[in-house]
Amino acid sequence: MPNLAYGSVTRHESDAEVDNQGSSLGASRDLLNNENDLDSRGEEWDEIRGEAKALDDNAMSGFLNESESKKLPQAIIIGVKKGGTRALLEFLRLHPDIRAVGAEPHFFDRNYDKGLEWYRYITLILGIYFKL
Ligand SMILES: Nc1ncnc2c1ncn2[C@@H]1O[C@H](COP(=O)(O)OS(=O)(=O)O)[C@@H](OP(=O)(O)O)[C@H]1O
Repeated sequence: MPNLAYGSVTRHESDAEVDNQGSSLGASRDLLNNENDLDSRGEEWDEIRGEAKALDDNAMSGFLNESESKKLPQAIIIGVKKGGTRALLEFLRLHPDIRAVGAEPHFFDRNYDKGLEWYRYITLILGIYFKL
């Protein structure tokens, strides 16, 4: 089974603003940073989605107005189990211009049926992006 980790690339006027949004998403991050599977978390996903909708419009407007492509990951790490993908991700994460997911979303192997919208939300909510 492939082991997936991903990040996406986007540009923000104010990275601090985005970082601040992270605090309001702490619960979501904590949930996903547990490294638990996301595929059996229907109710929690609904909560996460609710949080995203409740976010302040002004704070998020720049990000939400990004093109569709920028909401998607622009880099993904794919590897077999125990292939060292986590180590690669952690090394990449050290770079100041790279933001990467905490938990592996397993979109392609477990959550594909949740669709692209789910993938975009996960990307958005976790602030998973590479600053370029
Ligand atoms: N550079 C390098 N050389 C040799 N071995 C390495 C390297 N980087 C990571 N590792 C080992 O890879 C194992 C973790 O792989 P993954 O990150 O793919 O793990 S997982 O499948 O997501 O659980 C894990 O092995 P185990 O400790 O046996 O679990 C890591 O120790």
